[in-house]
Parts: sequence; C-alpha cells; structure tokens
Amino acid sequence: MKFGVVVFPGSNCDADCNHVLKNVFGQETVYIWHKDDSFDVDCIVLPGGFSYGDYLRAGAIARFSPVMKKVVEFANAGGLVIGICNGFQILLEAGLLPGAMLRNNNLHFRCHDVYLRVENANTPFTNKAFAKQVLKVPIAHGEGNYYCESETLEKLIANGQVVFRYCNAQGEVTDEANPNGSLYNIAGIINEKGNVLGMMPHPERCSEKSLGGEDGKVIWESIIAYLERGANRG
Ligand SMILES: NC(=O)CC[C@H](N)C(=O)O
Repeated sequence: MKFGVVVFPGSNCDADCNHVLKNVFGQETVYIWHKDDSFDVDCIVLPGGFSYGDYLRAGAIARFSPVMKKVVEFANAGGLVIGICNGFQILLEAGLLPGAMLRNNNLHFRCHDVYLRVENANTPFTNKAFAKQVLKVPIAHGEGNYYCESETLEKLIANGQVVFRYCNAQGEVTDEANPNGSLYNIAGIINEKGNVLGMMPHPERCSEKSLGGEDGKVIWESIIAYLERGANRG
C-alpha cells in the first residue's frame, strides 16, 4: 500500500508519520509537498504541527494550499484521509469534516498522554480495535476544543461518526478526563461516508515500545487491513 504524508510549511509530525509507516509497518510512503497538485497514493496523512504558524486559526491557511484541492477530490472519490491534530484542524477548515476547533478551554497548550475510548470500531481506521477499547495516546495542542452545533452533534452520534472520546483509564467518559473542553469529550470524528478521519491525539507517537507505548498501532493496522481488503483508491 502507498501512503502520502502531506508536508505544509510548519508541519512537525510528518517525519514521525513517515517513520512509523515505513519502518514499523514496512509501507511504501512518500512525502507530498503542499504545493504539489497531484499524487498517486492509497491513503493521505495530514500530519500534526503548526502549518503557517497557526496564524489566523490553526489550519485556516493550510486549507488553501494547492494540495488541498486534490485532497478534497481524493476524499470525495472515497480515498482514505487521516488528519492528526493539525491535520484534523485542516480537515475542519477545508469542510471535509463538520464543526470547528476552539482554543483549549483552559487556554494552555496540553502535552501529555490521554485515554481514548473507541466508540466505533467499524471504520477503516478502527477495524482492528474492539468496541469501547481504551487507548493511551499522547496529545500536544493548544486548539483542540472541538465544537459543533447541537444538530450536528446529534447527527454525529446517530451516525456513529464519533470515533474517539476522551475517557479515564477505566474507560469512563468524564469531565476530568477531558483535556481541552471538547464537546461530548470528542477526540476524533469521521465523515458521513466513513473515509475521512480527524483525531487530535497522536497515534504516530505511540506506535513503538521504545517510545513508551504501542496503542497507536491499532489505527495504522486498521488502515492497512482495510486497504489490503481492496478498498476504493480515490
Ligand atoms: N501537534 C499539533 O499538531 C499542534 C496542533 C495545533 N497547531 C495546536 O496547537 O492546536
């Protein structure tokens, strides 16, 4: 399978994603410069970082990069897209996912492990996880406070589009376990079609024992398994 990791000016998790896909999972992985307007891959990764210095709003400028036109086309054709942290913010700004990201309610940049509960294990990104599985994954963001209108939230819940929620180590969704004030403890959502995922926590930072945890692996394993079953290639 071929993965494309998009590099915006200010991306800082591009090399981590590339490393995990290439060296941990042995996948063919290429970098795609934000000015490129074509690519030929099976899955697009929008990595974390501070694209365009987070000016205006995180992701607000990156969304106009030439590559994003192609990413939107790819997603609309059913191609798999995963946006992590800043990548999630870019997907929201690009309109590929509903809602918006506000500054963390505590106004702090939060950088530590959190627990996530898998709310939907029947997606291309979570099919190797089990329902309600608790994953320990790090976050590192200042704007991770997910917000949407109540109508949209109801739709997200009804459609199973809420994929990850912040929880405690026991898997209970509580206010204390919410690091940023995110609505409904949302840590990750998927689009209606199910081929575009945005998540604030960083699975690429916990996909090797030597980095202190491997709970992020299940997401990459799920994507690879899904693609190997012969999925739509954008
Ligand atoms: N790690 C990241 O991707 C940082 C996300 C974003 N720039 C923020 O601080 O909210």
